[in-house]
Amino acid sequence: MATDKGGVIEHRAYARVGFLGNPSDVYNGRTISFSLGNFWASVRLEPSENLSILPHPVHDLVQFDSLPHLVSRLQSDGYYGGVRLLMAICRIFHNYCKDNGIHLHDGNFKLSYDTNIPRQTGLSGSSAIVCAALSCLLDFYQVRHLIKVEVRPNLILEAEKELGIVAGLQDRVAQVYGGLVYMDFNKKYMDAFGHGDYRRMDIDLLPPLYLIYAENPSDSGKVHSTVRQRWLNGEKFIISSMEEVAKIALEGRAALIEKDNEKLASLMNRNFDLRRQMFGDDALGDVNIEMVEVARQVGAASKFTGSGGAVVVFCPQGPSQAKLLEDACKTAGFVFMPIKVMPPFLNEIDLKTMSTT
Ligand SMILES: Nc1ncnc2c1ncn2[C@@H]1O[C@H](COP(=O)(O)OP(=O)(O)O)[C@@H](O)[C@H]1O
Ligand SMILES: O=C(O)[C@H]1O[C@H](OP(=O)(O)O)[C@H](O)[C@@H](O)[C@@H]1O
Ligand SMILES: [Mg+2]
Repeated sequence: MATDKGGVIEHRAYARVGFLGNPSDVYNGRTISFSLGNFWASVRLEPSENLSILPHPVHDLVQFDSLPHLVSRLQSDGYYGGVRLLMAICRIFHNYCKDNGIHLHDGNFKLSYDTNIPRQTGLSGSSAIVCAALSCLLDFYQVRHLIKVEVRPNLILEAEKELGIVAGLQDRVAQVYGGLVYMDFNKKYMDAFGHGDYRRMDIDLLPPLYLIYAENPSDSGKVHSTVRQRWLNGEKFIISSMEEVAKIALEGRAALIEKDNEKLASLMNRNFDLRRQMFGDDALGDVNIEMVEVARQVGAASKFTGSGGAVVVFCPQGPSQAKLLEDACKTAGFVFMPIKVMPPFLNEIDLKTMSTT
């Protein structure tokens, strides 16, 4: 966090990679995710007379060169930017504090944001904006010590649910905790504690990984809505496949600890294959499937980082294979980069609020 003399508060929240087990987090499963240092969103809170939420000059564009410009912009980026996310977290934060007897002073603020997370690419650009905003609110109202770390991902998710975005908790957990986290969302635990069972893991257990993405925004809410409904309807195939995806995180945790790279690679591939069977190629989109295939063609293991748009790749054969991958991505027109994992970022006040380690 940075605070200056005028009381301005700024927080960053990083993108995240759903490494194993996603999207079973949306379905009482398990995941392993980590905080991705390559991209982040930042939110700035400035004390002020009135309360205002400032639109981002690019992401919340409302002025256009022409009608065709407006139409093509909607075509590529959809109707929404980050303003609705900031408003939603303000509302959820306020209501949570009210319901839990947490007093909020009556000062006002201006809230603005920026982000370099490629838009709607399954790198959790949406919750990064919400997470950074929540951090600003915790500090502005000086209530960080009163809101447990484990509960914060719920608040971030609630803000998005409020907007009709179907999503799970894994992004938000990785963004609140930083580092590498194993998460179990089984119903029994969730019902008993109101949040998942989150275990921090050493980031050094991860092998070198690579990120591929393409400019093809996909809406996680839309991608998930049909499968979510089929799951709620009790469709056996979806339920058993999701259970298998959740098991991948469990087995992946052991594979990471044992440094069993062969196992890790096969789990990543299986994870994607199961997603493909459940969601179908139409929902996943050609470009996304091609990214996974480009990686597989050089013998690498790959899967989506989120609901689509970006792919995480593991090259078990090392740097020579990574070079082949880089060349293949260049030819296919995909962005390729080595992944930078962010270490955990909980401070002492945060850690004191936690009931688990
Ligand atoms: N880069 C961005 N800038 C502004 N708003 C964004 C950005 N990315 C996502 N959003 C907002 O979050 C919503 C949900 O995005 P989502 O499909 O979850 O993408 P992501 O995979 O990045 O989380 C979008 O409809 C939009 O309102
Ligand atoms: O489908 C997934 O793997 C994830 O989809 C969403 O993330 P996004 O970055 O918006 O694509 C969702 O929020 C996650 O909980 C899912 O695991
Ligand atoms: Mg999202």
